[in-house]
Formats: sequence, C-alpha cells, structure tokens
Amino acid sequence: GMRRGLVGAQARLAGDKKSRMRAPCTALGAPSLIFLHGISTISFQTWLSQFKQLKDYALPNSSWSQGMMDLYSKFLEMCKDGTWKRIPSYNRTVDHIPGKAGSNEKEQKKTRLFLRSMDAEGVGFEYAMFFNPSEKRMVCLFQPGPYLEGPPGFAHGGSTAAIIDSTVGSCALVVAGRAMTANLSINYRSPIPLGSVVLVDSKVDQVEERKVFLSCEVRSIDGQTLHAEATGKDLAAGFHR
Ligand SMILES: CCCCCCCCCCCC(=O)SCCNC(=O)CCNC(=O)[C@H](O)C(C)(C)COP(=O)(O)OP(=O)(O)OC[C@H]1O[C@@H](n2cnc3c(N)ncnc32)[C@H](O)[C@@H]1OP(=O)(O)O
Repeated sequence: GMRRGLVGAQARLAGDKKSRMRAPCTALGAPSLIFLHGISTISFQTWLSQFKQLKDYALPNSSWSQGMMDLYSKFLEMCKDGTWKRIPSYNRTVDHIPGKAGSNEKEQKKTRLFLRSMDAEGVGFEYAMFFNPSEKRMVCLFQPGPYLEGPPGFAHGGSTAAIIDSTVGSCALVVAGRAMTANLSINYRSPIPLGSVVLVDSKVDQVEERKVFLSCEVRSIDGQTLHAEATGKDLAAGFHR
C-alpha cells in the first residue's frame, strides 16, 4: 500500500504539468503537501529526500561482500513487522536532524560525518544500522575497508572505537534525544580482519536523568568471535544550555 501510494504520488506530480509550469520551484512545497495524505511520515521523508539529493549511504553498494548483503537482507526482513527499524545514513550529521536536512549553509557544506569522509566505496567504513525500539538496541553491520588498517591486515583500534562510538552514540540519540559521548571504555579482544563483516551490538542499560549508560559488543557474524566489548556513558541534552 505504501509503495503504491508513493508511485501514485510521483506519477501525479510528474503528470501535473500545469502546476509544474506555474510554480517550477515549489515542487517541494505546495504540491507535496497534497500527497502527505495517506503516506506515512517516514516514507514521505524518504521520498522527499531524493529531491534534496540526500544520498543514503547505508544502502548496498558493489563493495559489500556476500556476508554483508546476507546480513543486511536478514535485518531488512526483521524490519517488516516493525521489530527493527533501518536507520538511514547521510554524510553530514546535520542531515540526520529533523528540520535541518538538506540545509545548504556554507559552513555546513564543508563538514562531513567522520565515518562518511571517504568517497570511494568500500575503502573505509561500510556500515548500516538497525534499531530495535523495545530492546533499546542499535545494531551496526560493519565491513572495514583497506584504508582502516592498523596491524597488517586488521582494522585500526581507532576505527573500531569510531564505529563503536557512532553506534553507541546513535543508540543514545534515538533513545534519549540529543546526546554526547562523555565516556567510552573499550576492551579489544581479537583483531578484526579488513574486509570481514562484524556486528556492533549496543544497547541502553540504564538512564539516570541525563546520564545514559550503554554497553556494546563487537562480534563476528556467527557470534563465535568476540572482537571487542565496551561500556559507555552518554550525557543527554543539557550540554547545549
Ligand atoms: C540516528 C543517526 C544519527 C547519526 C549521527 C551520528 C552520531 C555520531 C555520534 C558521535 C558521538 C561523538 O563522537 S560525541 C563527541 C565526543 N564527545 C565529546 O566531545 C564530549 C566532550 N565533553 C563534553 O562536551 C562534556 O563533558 C559533556 C557534555 C559530556 C558533559 O558536560 P556537562 O553537560 O557540563 O555535564 P557535567 O555537569 O560535567 O556532568 C554531569 C554529570 O555527568 C557526569 N559525567 C560527566 N562527564 C563524565 C565522564 N566523562 N565520565 C563519567 N561521568 C561523567 C558528572 O560527574 C555529573 O554527574 P553528577 O555529579 O550529576 O552525578
């Protein structure tokens, strides 16, 4: 139903030459409001994002291994009943903030989300996140590329810290609203081979006023290898008083 609604909306927009001629610059404004009816907010935003040219980087590309693709499909399947939600990923933090997406302010144009700083596909951080609201759990499918090397053939500890921080941080963000990582403690248990796929699995354990306590494990797909474990504390809001 949702898909049919979108296709219908696009067809109507494309076919409505009169309104396009009358107001070519308001394709995002008035006409889109008409189509809001009957379309869920999320799918509407997804549909809208194509006009704002926001590229979602958490979608499969040719660098993804079969293991990454299989895992991604498995999580997409688990999204169907609403248990899990796919989290889109843009290359600027500001585009994740509702109401600020697609903002063209000069200064913001120059910034990039650290994990999306490499343009070539597959060389750096390839990842996709899924959120489970009832478990307050954020899982990140992560395939480290060749430019994240630390020890020969293995991921740099800083890159592991970065993906853990982002996963834990996104989890805190979704659960508690605006949040900053105040503390992150990582134990590295076994090196992560470059090009392999691991699961970064984080959850909120406790919330005490502004303090959000999180834990995280990085494991191989089969769960047999523990690569890293971490605990973190995020502080929600208040930091921008
Ligand atoms: C959806 C997709 C989106 C995708 C979007 C992408 C997501 C990316 C996420 C990236 C996440 C990051 O990298 S964040 C960037 C890295 N982090 C930072 O730069 C944070 C730098 N630090 C700070 O700005 C500040 O220290 C804060 C905000 C963390 C805390 O300052 P504050 O707000 O003034 O709080 P403060 O009064 O000091 O402390 C409040 C209480 O917390 C405790 N507390 C404070 N700091 C700590 C600490 N490090 N460890 C333990 N406890 C602490 C205090 O003891 C106190 O407890 P009590 O006395 O009340 O009991």
